[in-house]
Amino acid sequence: MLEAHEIASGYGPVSVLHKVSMRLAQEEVVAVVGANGAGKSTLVRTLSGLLPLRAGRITLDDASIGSASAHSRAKQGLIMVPEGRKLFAGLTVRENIDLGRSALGRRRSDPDPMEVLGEIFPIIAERENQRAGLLSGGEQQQVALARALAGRPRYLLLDEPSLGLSPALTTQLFETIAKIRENLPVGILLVEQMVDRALELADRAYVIERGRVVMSGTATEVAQSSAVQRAYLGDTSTPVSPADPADPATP
Ligand SMILES: Nc1ncnc2c1ncn2[C@@H]1O[C@H](COP(=O)(O)OP(=O)(O)OP(=O)(O)O)[C@@H](O)[C@H]1O
Repeated sequence: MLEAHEIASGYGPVSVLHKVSMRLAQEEVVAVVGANGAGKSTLVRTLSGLLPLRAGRITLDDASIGSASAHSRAKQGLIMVPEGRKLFAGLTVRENIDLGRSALGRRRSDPDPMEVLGEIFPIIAERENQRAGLLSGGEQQQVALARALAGRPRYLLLDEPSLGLSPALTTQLFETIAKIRENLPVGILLVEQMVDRALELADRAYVIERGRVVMSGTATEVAQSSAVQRAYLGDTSTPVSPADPADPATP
């Protein structure tokens, strides 16, 4: 289990996250939704170790990892796919994936991840030797996911994977995430602007407003809450408030 216990973080003098608590079990998909600037990416960066923890605790299977480097957390099985993919454009698909694996000290004698990854991502087999920079945005997102999975994460943090993708490619992306869930023993934290899609796929969800968790529950409970429907699933933009009596705020 990956758990955050009342964590705080931010940038310089700016505090962004305030006492955020959340958990992610292996083999579950948990969505994090909220308005622009609510702190979703900051949460992912803090969990992955790219931003220092200012207060609270982060644990991975009950061991404290809050002061471990991002690299050390990745080696322990907590891997993030950042917004914007960040592939090595001049390297081939295969080379990008091999890097994801060797950077974490996975050995050559470990099973080749291409076999299982090839089933989830047809692009991997078809374009293994093509330079990543020549792929479309949707294809690059697939390679970024495959590269992260090649490191054999137990917990995968996805920051806005649908950003910049067309509706058709977004549909394909969500199908791919569903396939990952079916085929690999990995817990997925999914930060998404496509709230309806994310809640359809997720088991549970957290709603973040101004750096605080204002609602959590099963994805169905969150999707059915009137505040979430107003703010994220309809066409008005009333912020979700913990004071809304219709909404469960149980962790
Ligand atoms: N590198 C940074 N330096 C200073 N402030 C930052 C930095 N990155 C983000 N912020 C601020 O932190 C707050 C939370 O940003 P964050 O990116 O976590 O929000 P978000 O919920 O992911 O929003 P979005 O969906 O727009 O990416 C915002 O007020 C943002 O301006």
